[in-house]
Amino acid sequence: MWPNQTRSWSRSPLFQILSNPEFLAEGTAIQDLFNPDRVLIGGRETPEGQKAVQTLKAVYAHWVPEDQILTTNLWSAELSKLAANAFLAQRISSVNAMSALCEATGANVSEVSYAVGKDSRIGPKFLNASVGFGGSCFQKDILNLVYICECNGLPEVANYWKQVIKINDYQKSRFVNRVVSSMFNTVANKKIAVLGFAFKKDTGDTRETPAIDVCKGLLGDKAKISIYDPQVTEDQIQRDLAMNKFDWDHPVHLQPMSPTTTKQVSVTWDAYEATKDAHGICIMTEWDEFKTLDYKKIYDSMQKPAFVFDGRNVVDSEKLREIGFIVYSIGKPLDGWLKDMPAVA
Ligand SMILES: NC(=O)c1ccc[n+]([C@@H]2O[C@H](COP(=O)([O-])OP(=O)(O)OC[C@H]3O[C@@H](n4cnc5c(N)ncnc54)[C@H](O)[C@@H]3O)[C@@H](O)[C@H]2O)c1
Ligand SMILES: O=c1ccn([C@@H]2O[C@H](COP(=O)(O)OP(=O)(O)O[C@H]3O[C@H](CO)[C@@H](O)[C@H](O)[C@H]3O)[C@@H](O)[C@H]2O)c(=O)[nH]1
Repeated sequence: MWPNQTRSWSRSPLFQILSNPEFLAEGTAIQDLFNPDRVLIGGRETPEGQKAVQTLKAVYAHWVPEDQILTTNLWSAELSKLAANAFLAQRISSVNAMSALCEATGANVSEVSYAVGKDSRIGPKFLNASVGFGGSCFQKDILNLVYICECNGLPEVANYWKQVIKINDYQKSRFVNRVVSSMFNTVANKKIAVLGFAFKKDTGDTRETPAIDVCKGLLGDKAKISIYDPQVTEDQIQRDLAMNKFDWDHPVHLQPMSPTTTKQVSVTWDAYEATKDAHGICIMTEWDEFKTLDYKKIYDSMQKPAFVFDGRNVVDSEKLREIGFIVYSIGKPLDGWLKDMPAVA
């Protein structure tokens, strides 16, 4: 941004740096851009800095009402972005922590989050229990926040935010443990169909998707997994599963492809193909089409007992139980079968 640039032979050009964090979410990017809750512009508290802020504000004012364009100092704008993502992720980790307690006590996490969200001070959004949050932003931004806290001598604050990520990791391993313990304490050589690989529906993005950790967990116990996602390519899935953590910013050609991983994983373009002869199904992404699959047809083509582990609470568990499935839904009262299995953590 060079709003105050003036031509001068004796000095270098003048410029101001602004902080203008973006709040769009994937899958709704265009709506979010046209109709943002707010636009945030941070600048230096000097006349030049404020002039730069007003210049950028005038650009947004073409389509955003002025009272929704917030202007702050630089650090406020930078921290507001990190705080917004940390608060959103914290809500998910909070409800996911409650989901473990719901399973242990017989409560239903959907009823709990509905009741909690009815409090107008809390609100209903971002309270869906899940196998864990993913995406390129939440974890990265919390780690960034943690780093800034540590650099500023605030280890207690850093640890507070780290816990949001720890619960997210716990939720993913809890899910894997639930699958393994339900299926007679091993998934070795069993075919597990994984429905959905993207970090959320309506995107093909797999960055930090919980499906990666869940698949790796199942592969660790030597499962054979068959993955179907309507938008993620086989090449992307194989690369994600072959990648070590924190390797995503390395060039593609340097990514190792483990031959074991390739052999144990198949990717299909059809949910019915993925589930054929499977012992269990893990639902990893809340794609709408998973709600309307012909589960009777799927059940008939599977090994018995046939399990469904719903990591997104998208299926009608009662209907599936009537068909004959043993169903696990995150944070919901446990199937009789699962109740008798050893506790998972
Ligand atoms: N993905 C989202 O929903 C979202 C939402 C709000 C804000 N953001 C922020 O926007 C930024 C980009 O996010 P994204 O999801 O589009 O990521 P992305 O990885 O899809 O895109 C980043 C692009 O920048 C390019 N790039 C990276 N380093 C570069 C360099 N040194 N020089 C030139 N180009 C370089 C990459 O090749 C890539 O095309 C991030 O800072 C992110 O936090 C993302
Ligand atoms: O109740 C919920 C809501 C979301 N999620 C999961 O949380 C993750 C992130 O979802 P979402 O926030 O919708 O997607 P992103 O595209 O990552 O958007 C976030 O990250 C962007 C990048 O910083 C910000 O701009 C957005 O405001 C912020 O919502 C996904 O895995 C979701 O499945 C849940 O598990 N439960």
